[in-house]
Amino acid sequence: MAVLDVNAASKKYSIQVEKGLLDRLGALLAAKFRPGSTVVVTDSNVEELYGERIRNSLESGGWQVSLIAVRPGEKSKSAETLLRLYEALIEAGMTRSNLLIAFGGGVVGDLAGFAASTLYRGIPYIQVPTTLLAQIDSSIGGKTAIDLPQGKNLVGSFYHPEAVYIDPELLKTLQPKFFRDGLSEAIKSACIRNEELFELIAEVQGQEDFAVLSEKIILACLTIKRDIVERDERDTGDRLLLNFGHTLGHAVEKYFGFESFSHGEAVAIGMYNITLKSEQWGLTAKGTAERIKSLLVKHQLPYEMPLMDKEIVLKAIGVDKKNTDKKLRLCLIRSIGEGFIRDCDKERIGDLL
Ligand SMILES: NC(=O)c1ccc[n+]([C@@H]2O[C@H](COP(=O)([O-])OP(=O)(O)OC[C@H]3O[C@@H](n4cnc5c(N)ncnc54)[C@H](O)[C@@H]3O)[C@@H](O)[C@H]2O)c1
Ligand SMILES: O=C(O)C(=O)C[C@@H](O)[C@H](O)[C@H](O)COP(=O)(O)O
Ligand SMILES: [Zn+2]
Repeated sequence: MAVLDVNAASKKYSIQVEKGLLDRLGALLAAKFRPGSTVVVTDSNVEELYGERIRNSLESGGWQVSLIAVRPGEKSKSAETLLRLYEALIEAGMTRSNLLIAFGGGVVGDLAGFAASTLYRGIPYIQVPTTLLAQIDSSIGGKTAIDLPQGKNLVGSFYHPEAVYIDPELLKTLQPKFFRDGLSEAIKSACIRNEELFELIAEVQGQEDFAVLSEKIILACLTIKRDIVERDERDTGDRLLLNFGHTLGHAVEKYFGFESFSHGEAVAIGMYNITLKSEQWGLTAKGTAERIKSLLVKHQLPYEMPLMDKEIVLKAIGVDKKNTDKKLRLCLIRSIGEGFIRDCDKERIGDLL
């Protein structure tokens, strides 16, 4: 069992990582919050696998439970689903004194987190992440969002959970494709901050074997993100590093209508290609892109830019949230473990592709 404290400027909370924690969730929550009615927001896959278990766990801790399940997948991070979720939450009797529980992957976490930050101008919520990506990245730091047709995460908020509860055993049922998405974000964290973590991820032979290293890798990623978020909660400086691979990645996701490439796959493509460019610009040590490519290939993640219309992609990059009116802000690495931010004139946007 491990507990990590997050001391962000606007909120202090803890992250508990423990195998088998789900069955004790109700009791753990009851030790921290006064038990009452709670609404679990999840997706239908997670509901089928773990709906009964989370309900039993919460009820045995004295909670009255309603459960709302959205459709699995990125398409649920939409304005339509969000509106339906508000309606369902109101229907379930949600008030500002009830706890919302985001129980699922990054899609559920981002969507339910945004609903929590806006319904009644804010209700408390906790994160119980169930995918590797959510356990190492999206459940902490308070970024919540939905997508717009114009791009990824364009409507959102910074709204931290009250607490995060991570049960690595839940990862056993994850489909390999989604397991790999999580590894992609773990590689990102290693690239910007921790070369040892990069080597550790290279030791992972596959999903079955991951259980041995899971707590070590999860904690290393959480520590990187926690430290960055504590220094820059609002994404104005250091936090931009967590966006390594995302400038191109988000553009790829959007280009294909959030359907052909998952977030983790798109980030994998983004990390390799931006590093290749950065080597050509003389900003990154030669051979770094090749090291990233080898690790991506080892974990069956894509690295090649798909065929796309350049102008459309550049337009998508132009609406990246990191940009200022005159500059593109790029997250690059000097070598594995050393991320940095570089501003570039918007007129030079074409150099990216
Ligand atoms: N807020 C942040 O800081 C942040 C960080 C990284 C990514 N994200 C966002 O996260 C999203 C991607 O998250 P994701 O990769 O978790 O995808 P996801 O939430 O779509 O989950 C992937 C799939 O796994 C299924 N699933 C979830 N838990 C499972 C389990 N334990 N066993 C079996 N199946 C399970 C889901 O039903 C879904 O089909 C993207 O929208 C991305 O933008 C946000
Ligand atoms: O927490 C952050 O900050 C990140 O950038 C983490 C990313 O992995 C994540 O995909 C995030 O949602 C991207 O944020 P955005 O501001 O680029 O939408
Ligand atoms: Zn990401």
